[in-house]
Amino acid sequence: MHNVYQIKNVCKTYPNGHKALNNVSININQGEVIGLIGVNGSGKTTLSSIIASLIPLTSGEVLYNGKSIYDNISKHRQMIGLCPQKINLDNRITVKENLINDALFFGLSRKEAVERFNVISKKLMLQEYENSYPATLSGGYKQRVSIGRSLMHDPKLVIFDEPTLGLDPHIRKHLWDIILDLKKDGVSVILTTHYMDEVEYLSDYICLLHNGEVKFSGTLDELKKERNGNLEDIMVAISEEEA
Ligand SMILES: Nc1ncnc2c1ncn2[C@@H]1O[C@H](COP(=O)(O)OP(=O)(O)OP(=O)(O)O)[C@@H](O)[C@H]1O
Repeated sequence: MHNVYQIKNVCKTYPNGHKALNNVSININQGEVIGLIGVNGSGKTTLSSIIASLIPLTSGEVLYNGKSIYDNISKHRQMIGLCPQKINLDNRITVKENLINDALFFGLSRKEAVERFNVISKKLMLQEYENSYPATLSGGYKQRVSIGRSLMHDPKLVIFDEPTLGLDPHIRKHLWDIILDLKKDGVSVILTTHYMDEVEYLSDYICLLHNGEVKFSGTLDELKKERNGNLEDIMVAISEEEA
């Protein structure tokens, strides 16, 4: 499988001196879902934010096809879709305008943006709410719009930070299908979640962070071979070992 992103020896110390990541290395292959897991505060959002170039790293490298993402940061941002933990839709404009604005921001023409919107709106079953304002939508639909925004510019890597938090089982399953569709299209996905059933169902590869360090990276089978029990038990065991 083609290796697209390489995270090499990444460290992050926040300005207040807190060391959130210590020597983190992972490879991201094309069309693969990486389940990024770990207890609260283990560094998942920090790592996702560094990969998305939202915050700087302290040391280490993030490479795309062997070249630093910082060599051409705007090109890198074109290739990344980020669906953040905190939904940040613009409530002054409609769902459709939210998505179209995103595509325009990434350089699509209005015609291309509208075409892309029609595809995404159908995929995420948003048609009924195209002309609604985000504030009037249920949590599940707001999340779908947020996911839609992250996909409008046809990214090569999508980072989902706890995308199904608080969603009902039906919508969660629908989101799982969307992630599997992205995979089929060759898009890589980083999936941060606390739902282990989701990780088991979707991930090709697992990266388990604890206290800012990679405690395991590999397939689910490899993890289960290395440590006994189900994923949840393994996570609890690792956090207790470190406590
Ligand atoms: N801006 C910041 N300044 C200082 N420390 C921070 C900052 N952001 C995060 N941290 C700390 O860095 C560590 C990692 O935080 P991070 O949000 O990356 O963890 P997480 O695994 O995503 O947690 P959660 O599962 O709760 O979302 C935590 O101890 C957190 O308190």
